[in-house]
Amino acid sequence: MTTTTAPLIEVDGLRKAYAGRAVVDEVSFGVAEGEIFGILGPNGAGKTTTVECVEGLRKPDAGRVRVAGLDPVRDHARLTGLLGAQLQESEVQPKLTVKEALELYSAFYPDPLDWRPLAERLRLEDKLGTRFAKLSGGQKQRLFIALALVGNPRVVVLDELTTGLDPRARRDTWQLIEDVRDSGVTVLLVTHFMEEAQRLCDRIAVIDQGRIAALDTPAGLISRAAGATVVTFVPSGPVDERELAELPGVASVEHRADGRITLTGGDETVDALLTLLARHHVTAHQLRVSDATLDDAFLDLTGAGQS
Ligand SMILES: Nc1ncnc2c1ncn2[C@@H]1O[C@H](COP(=O)(O)OP(=O)(O)OP(=O)(O)O)[C@@H](O)[C@H]1O
Repeated sequence: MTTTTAPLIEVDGLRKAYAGRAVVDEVSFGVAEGEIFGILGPNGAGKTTTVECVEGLRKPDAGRVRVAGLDPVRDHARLTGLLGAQLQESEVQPKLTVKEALELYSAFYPDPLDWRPLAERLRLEDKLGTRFAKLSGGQKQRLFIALALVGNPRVVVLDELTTGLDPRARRDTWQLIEDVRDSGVTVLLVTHFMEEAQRLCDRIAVIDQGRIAALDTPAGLISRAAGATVVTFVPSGPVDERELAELPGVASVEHRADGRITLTGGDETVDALLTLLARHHVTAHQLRVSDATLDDAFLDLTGAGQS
């Protein structure tokens, strides 16, 4: 017998407009249970609006959103018991201490985690008696992550997970999120950090101007970048630029004043280049071959690099 499991988060034809301007337009995606699903996009693309519709904080103008079969607006009270969300600064009382905040938020949930190991994991154990208002930006951010997880949620929505964290805290947080996912939690993650998206996300929706520009695995997105392979070298003798441009898969050829040539192309370009050079008895000095990154794919897909 085959069973098809419905995605834990379903977003279908989501539309949200402010003052008649659609900021989220026909957005559809599904997130499987246990998946880390990323939402990437330039500033103002509609990422936060999308996840706020998933959290039930905003009411869609059109489309259907379900989280574990619940309508986030209509069934908001039931959803709160199974969804953890990263709070905004304004949502925590400035006078609450870290310990009080953790205890308070644990009490909202039917089956919370023990907050002490979580506080240790997020290096907050020395700050338990400190009031929220006195925490540094990074400490506040770590508390928000702890508060999102303390309810032992089935789904966690993280918007700007590691913004403001130093590199060590960022890496620790990534490990924590991977462990959370490994325990079966589904993660919806809004991020601006390509390294974070590449490391954590199973799949990524790239949103641009309210619409999904691409939805794929990180590797799938990278392979769509124009010129997925970049080759640079300094030829030992003259090379005909036209011949380079005609090599299989070549997207661009750049000849710099210092003699260095940069080709962007595909996997097949490198072999063809070496064969061509050998035929002309030219050696490629300082040869470097590198893959395109998620940054390249992001800029291609969103036009965010264009002014
Ligand atoms: N309450 C609101 N009223 C009017 N316009 C809004 C409101 N909230 C958001 N917007 C507008 O909707 C658009 C999408 O905003 P949103 O916060 O969803 O983008 P984002 O992709 O999360 O951006 P960022 O990366 O900058 O956080 C923006 O142009 C924003 O100005």
